[in-house]
Amino acid sequence: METLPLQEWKVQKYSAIIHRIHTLIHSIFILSMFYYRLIINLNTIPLSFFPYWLIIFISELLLSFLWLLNSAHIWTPVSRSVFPERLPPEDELPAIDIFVCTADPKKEPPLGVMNTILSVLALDYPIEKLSVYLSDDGGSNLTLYAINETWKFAEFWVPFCRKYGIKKTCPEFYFQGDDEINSSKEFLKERENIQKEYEDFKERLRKAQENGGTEDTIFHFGSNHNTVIEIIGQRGKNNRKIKIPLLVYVSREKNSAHPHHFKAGALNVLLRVSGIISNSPYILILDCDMHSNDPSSARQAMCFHLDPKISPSLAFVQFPQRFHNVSKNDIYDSALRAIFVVKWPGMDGLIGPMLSGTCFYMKRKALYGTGIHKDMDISGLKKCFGSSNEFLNNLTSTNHKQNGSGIKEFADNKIQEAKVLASCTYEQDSQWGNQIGFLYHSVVEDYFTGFILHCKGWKSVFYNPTRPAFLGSATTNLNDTLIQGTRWNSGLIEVLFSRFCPLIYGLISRMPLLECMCYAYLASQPLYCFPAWFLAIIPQLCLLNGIPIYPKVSSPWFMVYSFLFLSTLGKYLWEVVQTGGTMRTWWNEWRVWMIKSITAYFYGSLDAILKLFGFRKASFLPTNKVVDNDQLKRYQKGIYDFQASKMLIVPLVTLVTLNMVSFVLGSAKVIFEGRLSDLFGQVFLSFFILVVNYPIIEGMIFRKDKGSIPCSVTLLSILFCILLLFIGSIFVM
Ligand SMILES: O=c1ccn([C@@H]2O[C@H](COP(=O)(O)OP(=O)(O)O[C@H]3O[C@H](CO)[C@@H](O)[C@H](O)[C@H]3O)[C@@H](O)[C@H]2O)c(=O)[nH]1
Ligand SMILES: [Mn+2]
Repeated sequence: METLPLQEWKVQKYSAIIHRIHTLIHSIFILSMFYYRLIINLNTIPLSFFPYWLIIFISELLLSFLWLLNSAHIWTPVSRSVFPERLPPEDELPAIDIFVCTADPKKEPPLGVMNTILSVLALDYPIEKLSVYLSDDGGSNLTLYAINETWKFAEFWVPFCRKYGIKKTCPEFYFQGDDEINSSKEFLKERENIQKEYEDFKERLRKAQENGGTEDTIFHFGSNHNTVIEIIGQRGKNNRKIKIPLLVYVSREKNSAHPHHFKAGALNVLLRVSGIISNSPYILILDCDMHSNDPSSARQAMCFHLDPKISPSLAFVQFPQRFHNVSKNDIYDSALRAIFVVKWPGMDGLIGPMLSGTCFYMKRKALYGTGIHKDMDISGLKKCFGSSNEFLNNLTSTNHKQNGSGIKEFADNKIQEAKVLASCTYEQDSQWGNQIGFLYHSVVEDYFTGFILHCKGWKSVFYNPTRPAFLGSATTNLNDTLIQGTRWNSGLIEVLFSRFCPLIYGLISRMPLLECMCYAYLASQPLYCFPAWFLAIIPQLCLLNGIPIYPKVSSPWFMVYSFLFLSTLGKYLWEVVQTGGTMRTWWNEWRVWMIKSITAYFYGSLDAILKLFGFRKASFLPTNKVVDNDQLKRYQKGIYDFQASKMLIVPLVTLVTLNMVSFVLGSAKVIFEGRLSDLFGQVFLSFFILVVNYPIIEGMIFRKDKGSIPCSVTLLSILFCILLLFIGSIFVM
């Protein structure tokens, strides 16, 4: 008898059909546009216009290229459902290691990190099969103190969550919300006691933080320090003999003479250390600000990993990153809606979504390279995995049916070996970061590692349950959003301009074309900065100098441009509305796209180019997780906060000013000279840019609050704008 399936998926047929038809029609119009530019337009312009023609042509080419790549994403969108009740009995479930990373106790306050830890300690999964590892890249006694306190509080928290089937297992949010209230007396009393314990726990952390650490500073952390590994608690080995998953603290060795490879380096250390302690076949990876919001996520993920039909080639199950703090309006598109709601379900219908840094259940074996150790002798293995015999012994035998008994000896005897595995020289002369583990080639280690896994033939699955499995904190101010975006885009460009360029390397590796296109789209996304900058400057300067860029309104070619414009806007609106967004979401996303193209995409590309030529070193500044209440309030009200680095704001304000000038003077000029039909396209473009970016105008002229655009920025921008106009009047004649 055939057993019932653990999971099902279905193609969203209507979306796919509409998308494909639209793609076909839109491409015909794109081809017509190029026919106009290359054949009709080029033959009629005077030679002196050629430079502008070329810039506009390049912009249109890039936009069309990116549009084409993007069309691959939702070729076959799918949705999935799981049946955890059909999973094998508990003692047959595989063990899971959970990795949480933190890097900076100032930007990532320990209370938040510990809440993440508590939320996963209470996962609904056999306790003896869970092991939680915290990587502390910030190396801080405060974090170490906090995790010890966490263990004590977990003695109350974990049994409470399990007993009452609490879903919100992150105490900070549990006590804030009023859901899940069970009215039994016993429950209410217990809840009250635990809330008191939690408040005490918080108070202890607060005091420790205030004192800049704890009284008994145990370790000397600093920019250079030795490895610190502590088994914080073992199952059933605590005061009250309560069962809690294993909890391990790891702060790897740091030495400024050795590169530490940021998060990817930290994860690889955890892979090795856990490899000789619990060595579970599956790993859940979480950023420190991403707590579990549904304890059944592990079982949901196992519905895919244990499905014999897909399991052999399945590397990871990706859940979407969702956030507890995005507002309804989400003016900075912090939720990255287009990625997690539109693109990943689309890629799921190809060979799978990209790896997204956090919220995924990974198969350990996939990170060890395919078949790499099958026919290798010991010296070959050492060349790949480094010299630890202990680690090599565990390599081929992941602990499938862990019962927890082995861990005690590990804890006592093998900490020394774990320290060797966490030292900064361990990876020398090995393939870690290159072929094995999380890869170091780019600062977007998630994107790149996932890409190489897919190139090797692994697949992935996207699962987006109605109740968010994990909730994180999104950036809620412009500065953090754009700085984070700059880092991502720098990492993406790094991949694009390397031998791993997705369109080439992917195709050589026989990755399906559509999947390659999706990877190539993301890597090429920073290139939007070129058309964005060009189209915000050149047509405007040409307008002021009476040079037409687009066809006359009376010409049939004008229809082609109008169609492309409306079709792009309309199709995007359809995508947004169809996935639960509103007109407002759609409009915000346009603005954010423009803002990012001018800033984050631009600086990201610049950063990558400087790195390429050796002028800059790779860096990974962790995103700030401390909230500024003023800024948060403005975000929640949907008011832009322009308190951001001048580097980011000045270009935006300059371009908006230029468009104001070109719109006002340009309209007057065309009406006065009777050339509206000739230059209408350009007048309209300025108008569109101004309407979309109205909040910037508001911040410049009408607002006086703390989040408005400072006068100094406006003045500087006006200066730059005058400079642009001046250059324009010399060259554009
Ligand atoms: O040297 C470092 C730097 C960062 N981190 C940790 O990495 C995680 C992600 O860092 P964060 O500053 O939050 O970066 P984000 O840009 O918000 O992260 C997104 O982008 C990263 C890739 O750039 C992915 O790794 C993340 O999972 C994804 O959420 C955090 O837990 C950090 O503590 C380290 O462990 N070591
Ligand atoms: Mn983050």
